[in-house]
Amino acid sequence: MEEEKKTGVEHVAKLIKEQEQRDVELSDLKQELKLAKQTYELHCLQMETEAKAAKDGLEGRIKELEILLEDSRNQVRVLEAYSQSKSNMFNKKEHIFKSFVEFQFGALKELMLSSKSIKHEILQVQKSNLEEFNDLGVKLKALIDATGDYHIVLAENRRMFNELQELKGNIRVYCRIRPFLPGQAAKHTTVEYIGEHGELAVVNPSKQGKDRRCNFKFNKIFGPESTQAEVYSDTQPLIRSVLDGYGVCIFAYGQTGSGKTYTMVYVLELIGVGLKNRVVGATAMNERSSRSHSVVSIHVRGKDLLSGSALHGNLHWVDLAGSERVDRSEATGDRLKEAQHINKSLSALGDVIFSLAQKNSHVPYKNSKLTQLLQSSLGGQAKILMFVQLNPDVSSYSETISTLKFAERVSGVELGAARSSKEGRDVRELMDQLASLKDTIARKDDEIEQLQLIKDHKNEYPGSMRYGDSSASNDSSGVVPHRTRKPSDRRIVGSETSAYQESIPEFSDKHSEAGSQQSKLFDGDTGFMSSADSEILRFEDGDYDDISSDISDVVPSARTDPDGAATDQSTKLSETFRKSKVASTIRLLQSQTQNASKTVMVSRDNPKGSTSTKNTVNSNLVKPSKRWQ
Ligand SMILES: Nc1ncnc2c1ncn2[C@@H]1O[C@H](COP(=O)(O)OP(=O)(O)OP(=O)(O)O)[C@@H](O)[C@H]1O
Repeated sequence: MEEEKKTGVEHVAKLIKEQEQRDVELSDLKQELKLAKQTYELHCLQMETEAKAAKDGLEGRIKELEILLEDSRNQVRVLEAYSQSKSNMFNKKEHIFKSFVEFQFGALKELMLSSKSIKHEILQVQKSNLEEFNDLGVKLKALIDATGDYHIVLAENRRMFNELQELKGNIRVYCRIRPFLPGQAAKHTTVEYIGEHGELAVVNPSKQGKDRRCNFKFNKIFGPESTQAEVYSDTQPLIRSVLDGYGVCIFAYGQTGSGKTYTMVYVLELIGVGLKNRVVGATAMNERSSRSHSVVSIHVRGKDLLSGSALHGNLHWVDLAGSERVDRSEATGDRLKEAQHINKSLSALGDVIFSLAQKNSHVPYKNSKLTQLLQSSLGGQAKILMFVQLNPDVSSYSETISTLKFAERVSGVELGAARSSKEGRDVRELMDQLASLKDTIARKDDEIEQLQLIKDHKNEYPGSMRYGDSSASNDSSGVVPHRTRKPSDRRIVGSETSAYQESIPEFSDKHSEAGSQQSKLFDGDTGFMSSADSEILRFEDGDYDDISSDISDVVPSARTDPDGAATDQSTKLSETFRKSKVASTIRLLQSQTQNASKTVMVSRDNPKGSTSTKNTVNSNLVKPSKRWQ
């Protein structure tokens, strides 16, 4: 134990020693620590001072830097704003550019597509064109084949059209009743009934019973309300046949003031007599006397453009002088003679038309100058239409009845058994009249021959001729002997067509501005190109005077009594010869001027035609043109 104690004490002594040592070390450490602390504190102080200085320096620097930073920030902000705006602008531009590029791409795509489709279409069109060309070729061939047939059909159509016209009658009578005129006092009409099929009943207000009423029937009646256009539409088919080469004669007949000119002028205007002639129409036709017949002729020459074949048609529109009855007009002296003459020529016209309607072998053309003038246009293939014009007033009753009777005779239309016997008598009377006229004509022809012999004899002794340098001879057609006329003999007013000038060159010298018209007509139906000429030609008062004065060289002068009857044999011969010359001269002029149309005023003021001369015909004019020989 001791031992243990000793070890304990030693251990404690050792621990105490170690403790003391540790205390010394601790004190050293404390000293060191104190020194270190002082050094540290000093160092800290230094450091603090330095830190403070550094801090101040840093704070100053920081402030500077902050200012710089602020500046920089501001600059950055400005730059940012600038860059933002730039960026926005670029964005915008980029957007625009993108859309532009997109659009361009779209357009390009579309272009490529449409280019493709166009290419496709072109191919299609080329293909269809090719097909159409092929088709066209086939059709053209068929058309060429059909053209041949077309001409046949055209000819057939024309034939049928004309047949239709013929079925309607080549002589037709239309009756037109004019309305009461404004200012016409009592408006009592004589027209009681107008039927749909051309029936007309006229009443005499002063009579009673069965004599009161007269019935007539014509091809058509145009009542007072009928318009000009209605009249024209019914006349048009007839006028159309002029284009088919037919001769058409349209008469207007009726008492003075019944509307003949009114009907005629309108239709002439519509069928295109033309401006120039309308001017003429306004002067020549206004001057038109109700005591003269007026003839407007329109000649149409057509040429088939394919076959080159030609046709000639003509239309004569005859405005007849007033048909007053002599007893009613109470005319005396010259007016009486004039009225008698008008009635004579109208009656001669009726005879001619009646003979044509009856298809008589002899037609009494020679009975009046009017019928002589229209001879070539009345017979043969000619189509005749007569407008019977009526004044409905009761005061004109007797004129109305005589006009209607004349027209009824022309139309040849019978109203039935009750009237037919009367008409039968008329026919017999006419036949007798015709037979005696034939005899007269044969006698006159003999007389003409004899006179011609005398004239030929005279020609062998020129001194006996007034125009000694000319040769008098009959041409084969029995037309007036050729001779040189004095310049004042006759003058034809107006111009002729080129065809006419070719055959009669001298005639071109006679051209004047007065009333010539040549117009081209194309008829779509017939395919004919036509030219129509119209011209005003007047037979003035003295047209027959020179002829009679020529005759006076050959035949002793003759005197006629007031009734126009020859007083002795020489008068008869002279009259006969003069008449034959007048007739043949008219025929000659008529044939020579076939190419041109004309208004012919056959003066009634001097029915015998013996006054001064105004017109001239060149001697060459009397040579028959080749065309008309
Ligand atoms: N249908 C009608 N409608 C209206 N007025 C008409 C008609 N017919 C004729 N007239 C008028 O009647 C008058 C006489 O007509 P127009 O001169 O045509 O007769 P006309 O028979 O030719 O006579 P004239 O024989 O004397 O020459 C004219 O004023 C005309 O305008």
